[in-house]
Amino acid sequence: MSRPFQRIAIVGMGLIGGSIGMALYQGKIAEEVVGCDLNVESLDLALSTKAAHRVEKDIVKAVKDAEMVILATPVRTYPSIVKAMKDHLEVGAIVTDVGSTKSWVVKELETLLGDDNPFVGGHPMAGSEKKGMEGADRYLLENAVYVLTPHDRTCRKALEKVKSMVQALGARSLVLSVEEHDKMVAMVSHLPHMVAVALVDTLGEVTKEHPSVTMLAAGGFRDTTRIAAGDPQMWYDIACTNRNLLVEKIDHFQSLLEKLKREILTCGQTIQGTEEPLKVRLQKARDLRLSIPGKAKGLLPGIHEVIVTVPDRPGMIGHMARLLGDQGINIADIEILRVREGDGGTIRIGFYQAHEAEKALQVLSQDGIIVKRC
Ligand SMILES: NC(=O)C1=CN([C@@H]2O[C@H](COP(=O)(O)OP(=O)(O)OC[C@H]3O[C@@H](n4cnc5c(N)ncnc54)[C@H](O)[C@@H]3O)[C@@H](O)[C@H]2O)C=CC1
Ligand SMILES: O=C(O)C(=O)Cc1ccc(O)cc1
Repeated sequence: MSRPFQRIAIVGMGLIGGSIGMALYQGKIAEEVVGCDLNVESLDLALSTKAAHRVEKDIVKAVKDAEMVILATPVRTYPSIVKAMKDHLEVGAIVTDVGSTKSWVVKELETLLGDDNPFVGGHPMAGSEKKGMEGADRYLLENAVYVLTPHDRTCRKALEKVKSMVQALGARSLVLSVEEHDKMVAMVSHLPHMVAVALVDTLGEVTKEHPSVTMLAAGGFRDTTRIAAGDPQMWYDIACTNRNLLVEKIDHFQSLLEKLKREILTCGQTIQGTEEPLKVRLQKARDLRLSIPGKAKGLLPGIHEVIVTVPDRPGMIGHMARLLGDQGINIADIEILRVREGDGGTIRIGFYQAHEAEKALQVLSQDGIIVKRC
């Protein structure tokens, strides 16, 4: 059967480019995926993990006869890449990207690409702090929100083609203006990253006085700072290309932190008949945080979960999967939370439907497995 795409070239076979390549190749979406990267080891890994049918270090060879080129390098590298490839693109070949910022990218690339090659800005809202082809995962973008940022002059045919690629990846496209996109990601992605960086920085300074403080850094510190381990070049490029909106959000955050500081300073000083401001704020934050869907990627509805305590017996996970499969219950997601060698561990199993989670609870507990809804 013929595949929806003939040849797609991906420039930057890293975490995101590699993951897209795997999904396009292994999901039989493109006849040929051509991977391009400056790093030869990434190209070798792309071949051996079926993220690309063919690899090229030379961008001109990589984009030859491609119907679509996906840019997946740090955003500030895009202009030089586009300059190097633009005279070698097929007329009508679509250029798209996965970059984390959009106003700067769309403006720069549309100026560089002529009318022969439509550009559609994109940004998959999934990823991790990992870097490179080593972290790539065929299912990384599955169910993720994938933002596309066309405008009035964007070629409709090109937009539809990119939408169909996003759908084939198992992601959900969401059309936003570049401004809406950059404002929202400044809040939900770029500000949290910089706050995580500042927290880690603070820890670094305190370490000078208390060298063993990192030993006390438990779940809370780890959860709130995981993203600070992200690639510095990528985040430098993001900060530079979304500077004003990010600074706006940092100001907003600072003013709330100031308020919080004042409320902490006056805590315990109750005014009769009113609830203490600090208590109100802590409660409001808890309620809002709990209302954000658990493991769902991006803006999708929440996944319904159960937590299972698994004894350390060979084949236990396979056994549970079989029990659920026999009842027609579809596992959406599975995650090992803790493992204790020789004792057991806990795993989280996610389902798309609440009734599937309820049924799983029943089926597993009837088999003597310790399981609870969460
Ligand atoms: N890391 C994440 O979670 C997410 C990243 N993004 C965006 O995706 C893009 C790629 O990020 P990652 O995949 O995380 O980075 P990465 O560091 O894993 O991969 C980037 C790859 O591009 C290659 N590269 C750099 N300059 C190049 C050039 N001039 N020509 C050819 N190859 C070049 C690097 O060797 C590397 O293999 C960035 O624009 C980022 O903003 C978007 C969503 C999530
Ligand atoms: O690691 C995480 O949780 C992320 O949120 C990763 C990420 C990084 C950059 C993006 O533009 C989008 C997603």
